[in-house]
Amino acid sequence: MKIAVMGAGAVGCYYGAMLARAGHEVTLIGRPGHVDAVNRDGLLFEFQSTKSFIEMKADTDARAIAGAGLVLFCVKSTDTADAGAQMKPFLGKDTIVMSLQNGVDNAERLSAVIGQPVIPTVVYVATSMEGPGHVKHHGRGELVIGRSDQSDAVAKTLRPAHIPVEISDNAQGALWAKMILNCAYNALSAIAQKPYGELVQSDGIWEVMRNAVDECMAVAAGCGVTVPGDVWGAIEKIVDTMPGQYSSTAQDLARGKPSEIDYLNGYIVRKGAELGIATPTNLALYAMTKLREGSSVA
Ligand SMILES: NC(=O)C1=CN([C@@H]2O[C@H](COP(=O)(O)OP(=O)(O)OC[C@H]3O[C@@H](n4cnc5c(N)ncnc54)[C@H](OP(=O)(O)O)[C@@H]3O)[C@@H](O)[C@H]2O)C=CC1
Ligand SMILES: CC(C)(CO)C(=O)C(=O)O
Repeated sequence: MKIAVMGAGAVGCYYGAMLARAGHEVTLIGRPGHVDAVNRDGLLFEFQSTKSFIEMKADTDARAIAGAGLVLFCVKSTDTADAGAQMKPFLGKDTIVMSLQNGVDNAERLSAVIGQPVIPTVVYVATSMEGPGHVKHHGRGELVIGRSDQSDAVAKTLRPAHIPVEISDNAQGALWAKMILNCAYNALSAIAQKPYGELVQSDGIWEVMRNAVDECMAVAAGCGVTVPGDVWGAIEKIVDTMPGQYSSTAQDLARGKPSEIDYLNGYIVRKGAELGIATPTNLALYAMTKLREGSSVA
C-alpha cells in the first residue's frame, strides 16, 4: 500500500521505517534537513541494537501525499491545524488518516480541518531523532486505535509490519489516561529540567502530581470520559521504569522549541473552565511552563 507520513520526526520515521521494511511504499513529508538526508542515503534506523539504512521517498511538500491509501499524521499538537491544511488538497476521499499524537483532541481538530474522519491513535513508543534522517527506537511500539469502519483495514496493514495494534471501543479514554500521566510529569520535569527519578525526591512533588491528577480525573468525568486502568498506579511506576527520562516537554524547552503544554495541562485548564471545575494545580503547572517556554532553560 502507498503510505504517507505527515511529519517526519521521531514517531513518523519509526512507523514509516517499520512499514517500509515490510514492503510498503512509504513517503515521508518533513523538513528539508531530514528530507535531504533520507533522499541521499535512506533513513538511518536504529532498532534493537541494529543499524540499517532504509530506502524510502521523502519530500518537503505535502503534495507528495497524493495517491496514498493511508496517512500517518505525526506532527506535534501545536502543528495539527497547519499541517492538516497543507495536506487537505492531496487527500483522496477514501484515504485513511490516523492521528499518532499525544493529547486528546488532535483527531477531532484534524478532522475539522480536512473534512474527513481521522482515527485517534494512542502511541506507546519511545523514539528520538538523533540527527538528520536518523531515528532511534528506545522501546515499545504498540498502538491503540479507535474502532471505525476503517480500523480492521488499518490493523491488517500494520500488524504484519510488526506493529502491534489494539482496536478499542475506548481509545478516547486511553488517550486521556496517557494525557493525565503527561499532566502529572511533563510540566514539572520541564520547569525543573530534571528526570523523573530525581524530580520526585523533592519535597511536595508527589502531592502536586496527585492534585493535578485528581483535577484531570474530575475534568475527564465532566467530559463524560471513562478513563481506563489504574492511572495513579501507572504514574507511580514511571519513576521505577524511566528514572532517567526527561519529559518531552522538558526536551522541547531545552531545545528552545514550543512545547505541547497547551494540549496537556492547558487543555485541562480550558475544559475545567468550560465545565466549572477548578484546576488550580494544572493552571500553575501550565503557567510556569509557559513562562519558561522560549527562554533558555538548559
Ligand atoms: N517521540 C516519542 O517517543 C513519542 C511522541 N509522541 C507524540 O507523537 C507526536 C509526534 O511527536 P514526535 O515525533 O516526537 O515529534 P517530532 O518533533 O520529532 O516530529 C514532528 C516532525 O514534523 C515536522 N513538521 C511539523 N509540521 C510540519 C509540516 N507542516 N510539514 C512537514 N513537517 C512538519 C516537525 O518539524 P519542526 O520540528 O521543524 O516543526 C518535526 O520534524 C507528538 O504529539 C508527541 O507527543 C507519542 C509517543 C511517543
Ligand atoms: C510517558 C512520558 C511521560 C515519557 O517521558 C511522555 O509521554 C512524555 O515525555 O511526553
